[in-house]
Amino acid sequence: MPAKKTRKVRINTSIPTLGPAKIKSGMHYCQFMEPDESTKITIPVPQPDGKTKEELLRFELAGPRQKTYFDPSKTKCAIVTCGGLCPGINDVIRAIVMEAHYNYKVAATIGIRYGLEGFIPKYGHNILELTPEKVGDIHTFGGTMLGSSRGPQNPEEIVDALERMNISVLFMVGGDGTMRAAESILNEVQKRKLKIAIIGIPKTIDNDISFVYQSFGFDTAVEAATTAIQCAHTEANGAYNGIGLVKLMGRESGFIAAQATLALKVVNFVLIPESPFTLEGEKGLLEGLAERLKKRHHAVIVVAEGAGQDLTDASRKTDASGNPILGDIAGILRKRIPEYLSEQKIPHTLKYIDPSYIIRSVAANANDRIYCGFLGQHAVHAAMGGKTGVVISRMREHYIHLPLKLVTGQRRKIDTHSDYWRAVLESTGQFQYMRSCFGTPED
Ligand SMILES: Nc1ncnc2c1ncn2[C@@H]1O[C@H](COP(=O)(O)OP(=O)(O)O)[C@@H](O)[C@H]1O
Ligand SMILES: O=P(O)(O)OC[C@H]1O[C@](O)(COP(=O)(O)O)[C@@H](O)[C@@H]1O
Ligand SMILES: [Mg+2]
Repeated sequence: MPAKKTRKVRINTSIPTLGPAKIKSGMHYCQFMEPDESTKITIPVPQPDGKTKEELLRFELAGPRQKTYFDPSKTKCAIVTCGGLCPGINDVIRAIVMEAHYNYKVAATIGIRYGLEGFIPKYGHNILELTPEKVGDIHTFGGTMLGSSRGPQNPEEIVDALERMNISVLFMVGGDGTMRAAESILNEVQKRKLKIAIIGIPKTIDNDISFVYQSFGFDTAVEAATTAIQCAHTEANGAYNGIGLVKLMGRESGFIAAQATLALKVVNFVLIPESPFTLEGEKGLLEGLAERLKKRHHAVIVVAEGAGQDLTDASRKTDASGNPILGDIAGILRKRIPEYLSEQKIPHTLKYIDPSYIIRSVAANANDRIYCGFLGQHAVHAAMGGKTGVVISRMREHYIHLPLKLVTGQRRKIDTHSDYWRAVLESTGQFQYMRSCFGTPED
């Protein structure tokens, strides 16, 4: 039989500009990039079937350009932060303000309060003027000094506000939802033929933004998650047939759970949204857990909040931004595990830990701080160089410009056929106890 042809996913990485950059940058101490300098990078590209495929693609490099599009003395920038909190947002705000003020000498940078609501007069939120003095030490705190929110706002009203406030550059710090909002704002700006740059800085501890291989704050969140898992392991070891159950964030992608599992090597079962599992029956989680307890007399289970949704009575309701409101998988595990083990007359204790918002509201660690600094600086370089509809991303060792369209297309998920997921499964050993849905070697 002839080999089945697979349709190639076409990826356009070209970046729109506002027009030719003509003004000499006041910066004289750095090496400048060519206006559209690019490089080829091999990256795993998400495929429609959920797998990833390595492809060599050309991306525009981030960095300062010798000529700027905007005249700094007439340029007013605005920053807005949207969606859930994430370690490092304040670091990004600080980096943007400092870069714009000291290196480009822009006239002003303002902060929009409480996400997209801040643009809409009816909410009555004030505007913050962001000076180096105001942002000097904000990186020592978690959260966002500007506040955030979920929920849609009309792009026409947002662009009205940008016009009213005479904004030339809008920096939007947020996740997939925010990037979709950025796209709708960009469309409205282009419809009105305005010269306003829209620059996205990808934020989410779920690490679920396409083409962004590690979003800022993820490293810090994983570190915070490992503290909870370590405690669960201690509790599990402290009792005969002790079970430590940890719930971690991860609505539709299980990166935090998987990465924390890899970091600690004490997790015996990790449950993520991308990999469905059965609870009851032969080789289901319950039977597997009983078997593990018989062998080792303790077990640690990490469950991402979005795992096993088919086992819950999830309502299909959504939050204000359209994100699914999840069913309580941890609640089901907390109830069903003790019931099952008691039915099997297996003595046990179960200790449940939910670090919840703690992992995302802490201040960024050193690595994330450095990362956020680069993102903020590159965001300003991109805007001043006349780029728009751009998301700043780190790919391999490069900082690059991604077109907004690329990141809003598809959510990033763990490829359960990847080497990464294999390593997670080898670290837990759960395929010895559970069914093939975890990708057993026979698959
Ligand atoms: N398709 C969309 N079009 C326009 N705005 C959107 C869209 N999806 C989300 N948003 C808005 O973007 C903001 C942030 O989205 P949300 O999903 O809450 O967080 P995140 O950006 O972290 O994913 C919210 O104000 C939300 O209403
Ligand atoms: O902040 P909320 O509305 O309670 O939402 C919690 C959700 O936010 C997250 O922390 C991050 O989601 P976003 O990146 O979409 O903001 C999820 O892990 C979690 O499910
Ligand atoms: Mg999101």
